[in-house]
Amino acid sequence: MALSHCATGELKQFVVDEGHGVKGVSELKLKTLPELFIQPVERRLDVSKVLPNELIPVIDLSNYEDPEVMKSICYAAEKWGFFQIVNHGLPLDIIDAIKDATHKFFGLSTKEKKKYLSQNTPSKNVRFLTSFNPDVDKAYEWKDHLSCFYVSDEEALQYWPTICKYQVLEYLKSSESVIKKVLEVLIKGLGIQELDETNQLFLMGSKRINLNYYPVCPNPELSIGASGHSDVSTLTVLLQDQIGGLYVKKLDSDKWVHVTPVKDSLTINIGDALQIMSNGRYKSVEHKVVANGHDNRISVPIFVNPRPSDVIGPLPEVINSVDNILYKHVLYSDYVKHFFRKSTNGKDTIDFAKK
Ligand SMILES: CC(C)(COP(=O)(O)OP(=O)(O)OC[C@H]1O[C@@H](n2cnc3c(N)ncnc32)[C@H](O)[C@@H]1OP(=O)(O)O)[C@@H](O)C(=O)NCCC(=O)NCCSC(=O)/C=C/c1ccc(O)c(O)c1
Ligand SMILES: O=C(O)CCC(=O)C(=O)O
Ligand SMILES: [Fe+2]
Repeated sequence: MALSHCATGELKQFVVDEGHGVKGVSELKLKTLPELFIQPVERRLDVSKVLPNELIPVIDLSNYEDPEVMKSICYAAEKWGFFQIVNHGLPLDIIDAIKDATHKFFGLSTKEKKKYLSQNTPSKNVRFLTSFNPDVDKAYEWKDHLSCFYVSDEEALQYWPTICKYQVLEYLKSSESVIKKVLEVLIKGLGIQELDETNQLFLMGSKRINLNYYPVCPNPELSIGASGHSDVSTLTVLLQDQIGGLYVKKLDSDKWVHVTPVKDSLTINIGDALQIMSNGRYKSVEHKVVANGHDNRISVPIFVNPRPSDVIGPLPEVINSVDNILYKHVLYSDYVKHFFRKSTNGKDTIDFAKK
């Protein structure tokens, strides 16, 4: 099919309904980007607004209980919303295995991947998706992803794709201790003594893991891999490969900073749920991913969340010490549904919880 010239409707069908994804378009080796993927200028990355000499904080987690290290984590969460961690304790063979499994999943035939499209999937907790929300996105993101919501090992082993399910589960299991370390430090910074059985439920009571695939793109400068958004999680633990392309908005500015890949590191970013719970002290920052003209890029975010049934709002320990309460209480699943039903648009999801 001469898809470079075909109508946008036909291309949507090829990409979304037939499950070829953006990877299927990439493999056609088109000379120019089809209109469906051409982003309006404001959704692309404005390279004139990139600060080339800035780095987000890189924090050594080996002595995470050292007061100076704790201070640097809370500072990064307040002033950047993003930081990279090294010496995090997550075994490198488990990291390599999930990267490899991600490439293997996207290397499957369309016939296999199609089994996980929303209309075919054996469980709504596992879905193969393209763009953010193809029902409403005016221009599609140059990204495919597999999204898995963890319910239990049993459910995952029954329904998640065999080619990656063991590696994904192993990775999720071994990320638990790094998640707890970071959360423990962050809540101590809010005046909460410890991560106990009760607060663990609403801070990290549910997890979603996405396997993201950004294939080679014919005109990367006209497109976007992931358009500007903030995550709706408590926090996100992001694994990226060495290719790069993730940009973070510098707080109180219109400038962007590249999250330069640091070997064997993980990136942590604060999500909207923790911005709300901390009454705005920790920042959930806008970020976007550019497409790449030469390499296929992968990333694997773990979204650490409240449970869908939790009602979230500024925590009592936080509002005791502030005059201005910025957010109301919202049912977390309502918040997430609101996020998924619209296109991403910078930081606008949080308006849903503003007082
Ligand atoms: C997400 C929900 C609400 C789903 O509930 P469920 O009962 O399974 O309802 P459902 O009817 O299957 O889904 C509800 C809607 O969400 C959509 N949806 C569900 N899962 C996904 C998904 N993984 N990706 C996109 N949309 C989804 C469905 O299509 C439904 O839309 P609609 O048909 O109502 O219009 C539930 O699992 C929940 O509350 N989870 C809380 C934890 C959670 O999942 N947090 C999200 C963290 S994700 C996050 O922070 C960032 C994600 C992101 C960022 C940039 C990108 O470019 C990108 O692609 C993704
Ligand atoms: O690919 C990346 O580096 C970031 C992806 C991301 O922001 C997301 O999936 O929410
Ligand atoms: Fe994100």
